[in-house]
Amino acid sequence: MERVVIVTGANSGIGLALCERLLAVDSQLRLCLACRNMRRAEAARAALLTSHTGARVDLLHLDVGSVQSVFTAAQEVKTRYNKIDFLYLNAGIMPNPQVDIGAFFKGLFSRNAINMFATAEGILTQQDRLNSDGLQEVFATNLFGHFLLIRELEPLLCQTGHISRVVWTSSSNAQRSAFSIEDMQHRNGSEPYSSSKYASDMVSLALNKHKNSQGLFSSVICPGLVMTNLTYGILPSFFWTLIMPIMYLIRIFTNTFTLTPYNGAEALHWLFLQTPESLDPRAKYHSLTSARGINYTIPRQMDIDDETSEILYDKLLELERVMRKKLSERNADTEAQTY
Ligand SMILES: NC(=O)C1=CN([C@@H]2O[C@H](COP(=O)(O)OP(=O)(O)OC[C@H]3O[C@@H](n4cnc5c(N)ncnc54)[C@H](OP(=O)(O)O)[C@@H]3O)[C@@H](O)[C@H]2O)C=CC1
Ligand SMILES: CC(C)=CCC[C@@H](C)[C@H]1CC[C@H]2C3=C(CC[C@]12C)[C@@]1(C)CCC(=O)C[C@@H]1CC3
Repeated sequence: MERVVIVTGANSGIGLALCERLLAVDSQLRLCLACRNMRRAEAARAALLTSHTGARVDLLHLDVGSVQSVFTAAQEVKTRYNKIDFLYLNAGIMPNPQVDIGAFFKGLFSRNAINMFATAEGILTQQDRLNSDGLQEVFATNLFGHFLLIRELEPLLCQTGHISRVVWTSSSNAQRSAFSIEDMQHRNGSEPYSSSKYASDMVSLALNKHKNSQGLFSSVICPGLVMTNLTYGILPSFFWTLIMPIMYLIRIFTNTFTLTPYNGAEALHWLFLQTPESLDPRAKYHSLTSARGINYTIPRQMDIDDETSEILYDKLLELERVMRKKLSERNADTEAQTY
């Protein structure tokens, strides 16, 4: 039977590379590109159909950073499909990134250098802002929109007799120190990206606890450092090209420099081939590339605890209630104004 796979943020980078790889292993797939920018989504679809003639590739408009868009898209999914086999939660942003040059050089000559290259710990900050829903944009895009999507799609994801999988594209930059349960949106810090990715690791754990019995399994991956639009926002592409030989050199010491979207999608692709029972809910699955260019996937234990994961899960459910109420009030107001 054909498998239904939905990928958010599928129009570029790791998401698009994943789509290419999935079609290469299963040409019968019903693949849905869930994207914010439909022009780029059309281009991605055309590229996929060029290399996989006759493949079934659907497009879905989804802005994960907008509560209304998530609800509308989920409704559309429920009318189009009667099951979901894989939901890849891949869309993500890192707005206004800043590399702390001083901390970078200090780290470079310390014993922590390899860890710094693998995780960017202590050298990367971002400037976040509020979106039109009144939520922090990074939290809303990288975490909450995806959480709402799962909630809205529960009728398809949690069906008796059918296994569904969700896979979060997290990061090695997800750090416990950047996350505070009192400030889950990261309103007050300067590492919203790290915080949102750490939160996604915890939500995945909580989802497994609450939903495995209903046939829903969640996993987390890290793609390594990949050259995509996201990294071109940190340093310009010509600079990355200039330092490419150094990056291949660093790959000898840390296999986390996967560098290409194809390599970065390794763990996402690998999970597609695994049975959920064989997976560890506390592990993050890392895409790695050896100095010789061989791709492989390795699980590493996440630095997360059950108690905080549960509290976060409850807080997200509460925020969901608040946002639903806000939205229905907003819609009622608009309706009243039109009459
Ligand atoms: N590149 C790297 O080194 C690493 C990346 N990651 C993660 O990998 C994932 C993919 O990023 P990557 O491929 O690198 O970067 P890209 O910028 O190429 O891809 C990000 C994708 O997310 C989409 N997106 C962003 N915001 C929204 C939104 N509000 N609604 C819907 N889609 C949205 C983008 O679409 P649009 O065209 O509309 O902008 C794009 O398709 C992200 O979650 C990122 O955090 C993790 C670790 C390392
Ligand atoms: C010589 C050289 C490679 C310089 C680049 C220094 C930094 C710009 C990078 C070092 C580690 C990188 C890194 C990321 C971005 C670029 C670096 C900070 C990420 C944060 C990108 C997004 C992620 O999710 C994880 C990456 C970890 C490593």
